[in-house]
Amino acid sequence: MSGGDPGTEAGTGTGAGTGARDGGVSGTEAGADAGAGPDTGAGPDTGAGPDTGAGPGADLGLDAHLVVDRGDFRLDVRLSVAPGEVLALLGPNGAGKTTSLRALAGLTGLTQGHLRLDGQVLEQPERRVRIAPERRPVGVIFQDYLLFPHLSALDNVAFGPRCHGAGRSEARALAADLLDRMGLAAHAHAKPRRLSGGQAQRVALARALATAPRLLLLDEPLAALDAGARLDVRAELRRHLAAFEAVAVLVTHDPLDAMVLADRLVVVENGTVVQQGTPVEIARHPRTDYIARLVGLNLYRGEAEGHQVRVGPEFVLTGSEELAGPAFVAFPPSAVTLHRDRPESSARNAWRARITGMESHGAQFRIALAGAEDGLPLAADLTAPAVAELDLREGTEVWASVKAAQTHAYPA
Ligand SMILES: Nc1ncnc2c1ncn2[C@@H]1O[C@H](COP(=O)(O)OP(=O)(O)OP(=O)(O)O)[C@@H](O)[C@H]1O
Repeated sequence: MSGGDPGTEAGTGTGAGTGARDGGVSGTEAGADAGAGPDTGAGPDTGAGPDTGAGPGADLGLDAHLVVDRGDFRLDVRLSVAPGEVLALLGPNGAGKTTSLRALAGLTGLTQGHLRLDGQVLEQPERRVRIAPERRPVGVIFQDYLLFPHLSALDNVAFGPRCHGAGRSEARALAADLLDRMGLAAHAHAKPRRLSGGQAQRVALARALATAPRLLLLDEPLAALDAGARLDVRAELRRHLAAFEAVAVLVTHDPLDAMVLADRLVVVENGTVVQQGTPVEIARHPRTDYIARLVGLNLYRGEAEGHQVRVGPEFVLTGSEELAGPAFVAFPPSAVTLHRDRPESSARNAWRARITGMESHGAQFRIALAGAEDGLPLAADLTAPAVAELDLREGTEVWASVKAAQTHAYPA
């Protein structure tokens, strides 16, 4: 996601200027559009469904159908998130993650669809409902935190409650308590420039939580940290998010952040949801090339008949599962063996391939291969001694093989 917008300093929920374009609208209107479920976001919003009459308290959590037109790009994403759940929006550059987050925060208006939180409609263009960002119960943590540089950590955190009408000492007491819980009591009077990246992130989290938001939005929460700090901060952020009882949505293009921090992933490509599920489900059953690469699997799509899946006109992979109809077959690069001569074993799928790239990772090599003739492109992981023994280099023609038992087939 591409950085915070300085014009939106401190985000919503803190009461700071959000550059809201529209005036506030009464938030008492409850939801129409009852049809929004956790589906894959395709298709038009049916819009004028029966009013569910839900008020705050009923219909808890986030229910959104975000349709946003930006030039040639259209975002069309449905999200349904329960209180206490942490959802990660994951996707490649330009997929629409930032646009989704800005739409949830109210910083980018919806073209169509709706946004409902705990039964309250925050936005629904069809009904001309649009609550101003600063009046939404939403806290945002921007990628670069956007702390006020001239205020201490304490005053940064106290700012939101002050804007929501708390007295000075009440706001500061609340801020001190939050900073204490974040392990930052000793830094309460430090200015942001004297904080480490991890400390600044905790201040930003405390600031976002200070107004008791019902929706917490995190934009690439670990992107500003160096690799050394990321590990600790990731684990710590996970603890804080696990303790948060309302809805949390984070956007990231880092699969590790998404898998560690979130209960559920929604993968967005080209403005639509291509897959969603728990990290384990997604890692086991990727449904697009982007996701397969993320989770480090070779993935092919074909037509299954029994143990065989036809993945090319002349190419059949034998797997361990029996299936019929459209299917995916996946296997990890570590399951691939490379040979100079055709392997003998019939328990193996084998085909000819040519090495197109080699990268070393510690004692391992990740080798990219293009299929020769009708063979499949693939990635293989080999140890350095194996690479030396086979005398592998870019352009080398080899046989690639994978045991049937190490492939995994599932319905497409
Ligand atoms: N202000 C704008 N006007 C027109 N198109 C825009 C605008 N902002 C973004 N877009 C387009 O919207 C699409 C989605 O962008 P978005 O920033 O939401 O993607 P992203 O998933 O957050 O990507 P990244 O990880 O690179 O930040 C892109 O095709 C982008 O070019």
